[in-house]
Amino acid sequence: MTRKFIAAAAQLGPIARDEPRASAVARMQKLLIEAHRRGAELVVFPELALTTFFPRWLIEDEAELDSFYETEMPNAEVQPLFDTARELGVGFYLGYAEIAYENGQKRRFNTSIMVDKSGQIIGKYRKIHLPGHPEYEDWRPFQHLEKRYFEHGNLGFGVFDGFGGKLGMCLCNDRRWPETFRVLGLRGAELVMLGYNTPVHYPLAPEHDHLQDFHNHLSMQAGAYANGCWVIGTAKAGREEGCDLIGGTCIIAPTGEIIAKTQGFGDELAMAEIDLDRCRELRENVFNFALHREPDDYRDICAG
Ligand SMILES: CSCC[C@@H](NC(N)=O)C(=O)O
Repeated sequence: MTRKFIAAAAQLGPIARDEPRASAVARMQKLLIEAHRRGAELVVFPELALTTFFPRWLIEDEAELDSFYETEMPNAEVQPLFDTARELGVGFYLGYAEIAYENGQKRRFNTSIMVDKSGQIIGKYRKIHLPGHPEYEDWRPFQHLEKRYFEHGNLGFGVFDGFGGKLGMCLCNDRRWPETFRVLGLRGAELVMLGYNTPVHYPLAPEHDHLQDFHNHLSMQAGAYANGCWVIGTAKAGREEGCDLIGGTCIIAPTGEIIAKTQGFGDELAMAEIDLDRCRELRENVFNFALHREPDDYRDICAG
């Protein structure tokens, strides 16, 4: 059985603070329709794809903060994206801010879902590596309050059956941590999908600003290669509310090679054929985990 399909990384340009969900959803529908026209069966959208990257502001009013989150998925505003995808037979990955009520508690997560070609949600992930800081810091040109607005994800690094293979998810900062890809790799992931919102300016080490694109690709290419899996990384890009976000949306083969990449900072597709069987080129050779891993010597990385 062939395990090949065409996938699209659907980069979004900036989303304004006051941009309604309907507008973001319409932009994603347009990208999805174009991706389908070009043969795609799977489309990967960014992290927090329905709204602006709101952790850049301190928002003290709870109702205003809640307005950036989804309490149901799909909900009435996102349903058109699900409908279009189901009608066209295209699956997708979507990042969004989630409010969940668990054990009588209101909880906030930075979440992604995987939707199959029939419109069913087949996987959910809640971001584990939350960057930034919990309190307002007035020296910063913009805030990065993910540690205030989201709880540590409580679903682990799940790997789900879909599209003829095993698929994993993560979100943005997770890609910088080799452990993310290794855990997904150990669980058999053949394709890892992720969305990101990465400012060009890193206030804690501005001397690294010129390296943001390099570090983005370095992390994802290393994750793909060392685990013999495909990686699709999709940006929310461009100047969003005065904050420049990197682009560099790409599709990476298990060899670590970038085989498709966006050129600009707006709504744009990067597309490639994914052959899941190519994972064997690595996983049956240099990264045959059963033959060559030495976990007894890795114990320190699991110590708290
Ligand atoms: C080092 S913090 C940089 C910003 C971070 N962004 C997100 N959204 O996780 C990222 O890792 O791209």
